[in-house]
Amino acid sequence: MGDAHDSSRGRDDKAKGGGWKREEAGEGVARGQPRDASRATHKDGDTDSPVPANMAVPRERRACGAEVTQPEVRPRLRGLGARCRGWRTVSGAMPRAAGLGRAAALGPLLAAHVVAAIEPISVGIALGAASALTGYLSYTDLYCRFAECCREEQRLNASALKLELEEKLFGQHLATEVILKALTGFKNNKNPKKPLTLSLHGWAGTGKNFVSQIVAENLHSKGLKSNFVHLFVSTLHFPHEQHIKLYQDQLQGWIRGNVSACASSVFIFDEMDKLHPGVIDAIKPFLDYYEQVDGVSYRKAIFMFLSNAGGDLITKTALDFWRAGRKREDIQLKDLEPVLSVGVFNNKHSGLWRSGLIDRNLIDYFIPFLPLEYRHVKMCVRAEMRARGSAVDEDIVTRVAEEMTFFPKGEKIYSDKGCKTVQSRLDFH
Ligand SMILES: Nc1ncnc2c1ncn2[C@@H]1O[C@H](COP(=O)(O)OP(=O)(O)OP(=O)(O)O)[C@@H](O)[C@H]1O
Repeated sequence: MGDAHDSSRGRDDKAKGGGWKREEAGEGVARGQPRDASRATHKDGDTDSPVPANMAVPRERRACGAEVTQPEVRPRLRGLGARCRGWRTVSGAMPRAAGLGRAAALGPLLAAHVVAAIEPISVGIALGAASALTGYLSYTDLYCRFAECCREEQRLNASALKLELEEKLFGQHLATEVILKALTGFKNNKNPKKPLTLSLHGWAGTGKNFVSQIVAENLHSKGLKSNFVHLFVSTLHFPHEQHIKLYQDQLQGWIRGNVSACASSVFIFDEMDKLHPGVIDAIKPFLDYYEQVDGVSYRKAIFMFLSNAGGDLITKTALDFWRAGRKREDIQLKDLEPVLSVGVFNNKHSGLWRSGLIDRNLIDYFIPFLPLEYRHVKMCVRAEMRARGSAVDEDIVTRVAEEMTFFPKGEKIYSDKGCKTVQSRLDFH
């Protein structure tokens, strides 16, 4: 392609903050990293590790007041606090329990609220009493109204996901189709043979993070804020090449712990193209067809890799179609998936360079995100205006879209930042 684009383009924007994902990154993105982002200490006493302090702490060990057995790491303060404080939300959530009789019967719950601060066994008894009195809410139902529960068997609302993708994700017919198919098939299968592994590829600002947010919300209602959804960002969590072994160990411990606590955990790895070769291979055993690994089954977990690697290959194919006068929507998965898997495997800067994950066919789908055109940018501007509660002003829509830069030089078809800077540009109008 005439315009060789740097796959790192757009990363600066990401680091600067703003938007759901950047906000998350600011918090310490691996779910529950303490806000103070304290660093883990290595065995040799080196405190320079950028790995989130909580990463090596399996969740099941982090019950209230539980002792963290690994002295070199600090517990996940936010998660721990949330769990310990869980019952304080009971009175706030009470209006949800309809009916006076029911409210009266839930009296013990209010008592539980008070008792929670004292000791957890009493809370359990109070909850049991409340559920027995109400008669039609099980202990679990009641508990899960007030605390986030891992509902492994919960079915996916495929039509809601379909609607959301079709309404909100612009210009990505392949991603919409494959993600729907993959998730519906996986979640409908009561006995999957391996975890679902999706690898999302494409230019900056084409919607990879946006989609992973939608997927996360459809799997766990709190989405990226859920205790069962975990986001890793390579440059934030695995920056140093000399710590690969440490990252591998911590990643294994982190995933093992979280899947033990919730089998349907979701793990999102952003900036795969910035991940040092070999790091991701540490999780290969978890992605394989094993029934269990050390007593833990990973088969219901979902792994998503997000990467700019392969963006040039996708663009080339899209351009070929365009130049041949063919419709964008005519591009099929088979036109891109094989090219992507080979391209990524041979690309030293893909995070999956010569990776056993590809070698062993452990990635279920390579999902291409097509470069966005002028009309898609306009759609993003309109969506953003609506999200801000403003009326759509077509003059502003055009002005914002025309401020974006397009490539290749001659044809100027594709936005080089996708829809990424739309939000900030709109602020000036
Ligand atoms: N295809 C799209 N449809 C609708 N909105 C989009 C699309 N692509 C991007 N956006 C908008 O632009 C924002 C930035 O996109 P997003 O972070 O998903 O890009 P990305 O592909 O993950 O980029 P990067 O590779 O740089 O991380 C999104 O939050 C969303 O508002």
